[in-house]
Amino acid sequence: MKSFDLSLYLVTDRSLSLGRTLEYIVTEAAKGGVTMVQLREKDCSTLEFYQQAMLLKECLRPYNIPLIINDRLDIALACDAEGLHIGQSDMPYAIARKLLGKDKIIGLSVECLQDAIDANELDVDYIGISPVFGTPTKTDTAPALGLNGIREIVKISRHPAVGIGGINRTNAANIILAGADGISVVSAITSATDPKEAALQLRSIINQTIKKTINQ
Ligand SMILES: Cc1ncc(COP(=O)(O)OP(=O)(O)O)c(N)n1
Ligand SMILES: Cc1ncsc1CCOP(=O)(O)O
Ligand SMILES: [Mg+2]
Repeated sequence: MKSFDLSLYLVTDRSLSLGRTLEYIVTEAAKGGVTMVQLREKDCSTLEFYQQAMLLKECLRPYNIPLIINDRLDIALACDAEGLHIGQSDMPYAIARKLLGKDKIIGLSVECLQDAIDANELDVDYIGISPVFGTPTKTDTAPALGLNGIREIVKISRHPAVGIGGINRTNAANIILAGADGISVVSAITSATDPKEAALQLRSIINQTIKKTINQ
């Protein structure tokens, strides 16, 4: 059975980890309450990517947190990851699903309302609304969608949704209040002096905000 929690989704980037290993960042983030982890490394050989994926799988096993692989369907298959994240220019969804099977998690980036309408035709497991705000972490993005973009997309989408791009503890609550099921962050945890504390703070903001939306 595929069950996962999008509420606090860490996406990795070794170049932003201030010299610390991804195993360290991911383990601390797991202790702080992240619910999903995506291995996203844009400058990595296939061997390094595979080895890194295997190491993260080991780190996450005790916490029962799914490991999602960004872009690389081959690596997702090779390390038997829980899922794959694809964007609008990546492997087509139908091929990814055919090769991964129905039990794996597949996430798809949506960069505009039309992408979200198109995604309604696909059995993706979640959408990543991307980017919500501008961010130095990824500069080759579509224009930022803002909170109104989230509202518009979640209104029409039949899929669970996570916001990504420029999200941190100052704006995390607004992402949930705009209707997303969770937040996805790179630098807010990866570049924090104390990644566990950063995850704990985001966790607490999300929990409080979700509680508020339920009681409304
Ligand atoms: C959760 C999540 N949402 C969006 C993205 C962006 O994916 P993509 O558009 O394919 O860009 P790259 O990350 O591959 O540069 C994501 N990775 N995760
Ligand atoms: C992978 C990705 N996709 C859209 S924005 C982004 C990077 C988000 O990084 P940060 O959380 O540091 O703004
Ligand atoms: Mg991609």
